[in-house]
Amino acid sequence: MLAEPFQKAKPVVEKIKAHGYNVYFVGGCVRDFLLHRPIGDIDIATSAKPIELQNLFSSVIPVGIEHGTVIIRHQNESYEVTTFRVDGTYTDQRHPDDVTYVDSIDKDLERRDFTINALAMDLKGNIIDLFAGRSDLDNHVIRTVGNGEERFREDPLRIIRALRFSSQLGFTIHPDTIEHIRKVRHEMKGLAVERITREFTKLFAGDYVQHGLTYVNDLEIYKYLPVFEQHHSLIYRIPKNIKPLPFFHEVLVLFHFLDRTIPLLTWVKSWKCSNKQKNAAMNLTKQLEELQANDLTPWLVYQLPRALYNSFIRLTNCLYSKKNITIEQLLQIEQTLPITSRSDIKLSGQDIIDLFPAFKQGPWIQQLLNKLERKVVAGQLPNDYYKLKEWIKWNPPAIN
Ligand SMILES: Nc1ccn([C@@H]2O[C@H](COP(=O)(O)OP(=O)(O)OP(=O)(O)O)[C@@H](O)[C@H]2O)c(=O)n1
Ligand SMILES: [Mg+2]
Repeated sequence: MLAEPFQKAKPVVEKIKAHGYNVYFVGGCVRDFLLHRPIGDIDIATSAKPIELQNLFSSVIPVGIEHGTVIIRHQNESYEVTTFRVDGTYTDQRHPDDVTYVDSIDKDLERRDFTINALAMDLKGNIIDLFAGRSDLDNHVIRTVGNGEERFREDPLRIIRALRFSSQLGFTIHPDTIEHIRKVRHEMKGLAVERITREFTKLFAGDYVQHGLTYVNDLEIYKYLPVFEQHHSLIYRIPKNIKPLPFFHEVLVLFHFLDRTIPLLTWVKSWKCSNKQKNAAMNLTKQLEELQANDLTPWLVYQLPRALYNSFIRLTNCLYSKKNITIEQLLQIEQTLPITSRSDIKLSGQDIIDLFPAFKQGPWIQQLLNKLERKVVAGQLPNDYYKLKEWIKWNPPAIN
């Protein structure tokens, strides 16, 4: 009996097979299945050509059709289906200039990066293992398929992939593969930043992140990473006891705290991160600064969106391990907050204007509201219309 994600994909594979093509599960899903790890995306390899797949299925997205890859949608899942191929030469280090389709899975497995990823599985659960990938899985070894120098030259991103697998799986990189990395690493210069960021997101999220980062250090991979390439010593400031950071906005904050003279925005832009990641990283940075200045205050918790609580905890553990802040602490403070947002304040901007009819409207209104908000959150003022009004009367804005 196949594991659940494979069961779900079974009708797709069966249909391809029923039309006389060879078809296998391949790559990371087979590796993770054999390791009893949670299975991510299901990738499928087949002798059917993209056009033949388009004829077979009603919902086919031609994502990388020129490289023989399409996405088949089936019951709200996406399956990347790639036609068996051997790659031509790579000039852009990303996509082969030309691909040649082949009939058997053997040649297709030969072009793949690591032995542990060059495994295929048929519908009955039989494993095809031409490069001793299973024994490398058992021995916790990352090793290239065939000539490592060639594999890395075809796509130098594979160097970072080797490190990210070591971080995810805790595996050791084979000494020959290490040598090949040393020979080819300068070719990482041409890599698209987005691809580097995608692999590093997984590297920092890995259960064995310390292990992965040791390779980043020892193999001097930082010399080819955005920002680090100009500031090599930053890499040594990453705390040695770092724990997994599952989101890249956390990594951005960590990077920024390595040297605060390098603005957060420099990291965001250099690593080509999204606005969403930027906003989360900015908020976390602000609250970490508040923590440093005033400790864990109600104001801090009030400003921190709940969706970032866990990120905040992980970062405090990483950067200020002595503070030892827990999620329970945050939730407890959250419960005592008198308001959850500015709109909860019982006195509005209009009320303030009405209190000082002679004053010209201006930024002073916002400033006063800010002050009220802080005082209410800190418990220094009750959130009561009359009390707030009274306080303002005794503490009028400095306007003339
Ligand atoms: N530069 C690359 C990228 C991918 N692959 C092959 O394509 C498969 C799928 O790639 P990808 O989904 O990026 O990696 P996975 O190994 O599946 O890892 P993950 O679980 O993170 O998806 C890999 O297993 C590997 O066989 C490769 O040979 N060279
Ligand atoms: Mg995958």
